[in-house]
Amino acid sequence: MTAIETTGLTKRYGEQTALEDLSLTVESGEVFGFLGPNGAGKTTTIDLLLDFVRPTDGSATVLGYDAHAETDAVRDRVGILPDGFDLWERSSGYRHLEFALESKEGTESPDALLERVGLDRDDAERPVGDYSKGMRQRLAMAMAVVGDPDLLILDEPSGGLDPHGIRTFREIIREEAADGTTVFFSSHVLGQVAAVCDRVAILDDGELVTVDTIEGLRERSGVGSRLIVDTPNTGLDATILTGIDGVTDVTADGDQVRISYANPAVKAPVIHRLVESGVSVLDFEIEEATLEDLFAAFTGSDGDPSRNRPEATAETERVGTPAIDGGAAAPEAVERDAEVGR
Ligand SMILES: Nc1ncnc2c1ncn2[C@@H]1O[C@H](COP(=O)(O)OP(=O)(O)OP(=O)(O)O)[C@@H](O)[C@H]1O
Repeated sequence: MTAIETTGLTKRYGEQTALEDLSLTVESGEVFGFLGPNGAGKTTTIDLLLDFVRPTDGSATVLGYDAHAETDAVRDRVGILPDGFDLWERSSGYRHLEFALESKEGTESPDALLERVGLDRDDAERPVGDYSKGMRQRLAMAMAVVGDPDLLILDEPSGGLDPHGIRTFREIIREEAADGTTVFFSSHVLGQVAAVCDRVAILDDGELVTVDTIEGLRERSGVGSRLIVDTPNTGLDATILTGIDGVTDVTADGDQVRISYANPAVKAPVIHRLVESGVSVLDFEIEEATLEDLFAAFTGSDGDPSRNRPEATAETERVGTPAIDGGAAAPEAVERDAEVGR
């Protein structure tokens, strides 16, 4: 079964096209990365999948259900960590988890959920209004995995996380995937997607640029890795490396020479040629091609997050709120209970 299928999905806000003709299939059990700079249309896509906004054109199914006509069935089975989610500031972390457990009929223990995301029990007693950004993000992740969802949708999940938190989230994603959950993971932090995703889609300016495995993207982009050589010989003549098959570019800058290559086997001949030509090699390191390089190769941009950010218009058209529970129930229920504490 396909977990997500969109056909010609399009969203326009007046003159502004947020998403154009997106046709995409995410297979059940995949960890799928959805990449693009700020303003590329990632959140819009997720909002369309969850029926928080309505498409201008096209359609989508999620877990086999129509995203619009069968919204409740979709939201029951999907765990969501939305971008820019709201928490109920006066309620404790525990109360949030209880609420998620109730609305998703989850059977997990709140303490086990806290442990998974690395939140202290003491902190879970405090109102979330006192939480740091990373703590909020961890709580939101704990709520997203409640009830063993069939599909986990994570919109920019690593925002505010420290490196340990990023590792924790990565482990959670792997555990969920090993358990058969499909993971749809949007990010503009390109490097973080490579570690966990089976396939990635690159979205740019509302349009799908490409879909492939990381390996496939590397091969098709022709983006290779770089050998960086430290040398006291400044002003090196790059032509001394001419004729070594697989070397794609050489730049000398001060006491460093950067040699780009498509074939990893060129490293030894390059070092040999440099030494042979009288160049002192003090040190060298290998810089693997990053996803940023791939992004630049496919979109002709550097993935600058501010690049695609026109001012949003006053028009909203939002028909739901990306609440942390995926719109399962009204937040007032939690606010009411907040008065009595956890
Ligand atoms: N309610 C709205 N009204 C007008 N334009 C909007 C609205 N929502 C989104 N847009 C525009 O649609 C485009 C895509 O926005 P979207 O939030 O989907 O991007 P994104 O890839 O999720 O970005 P980010 O990485 O910043 O979350 C942007 O140009 C944005 O300004």
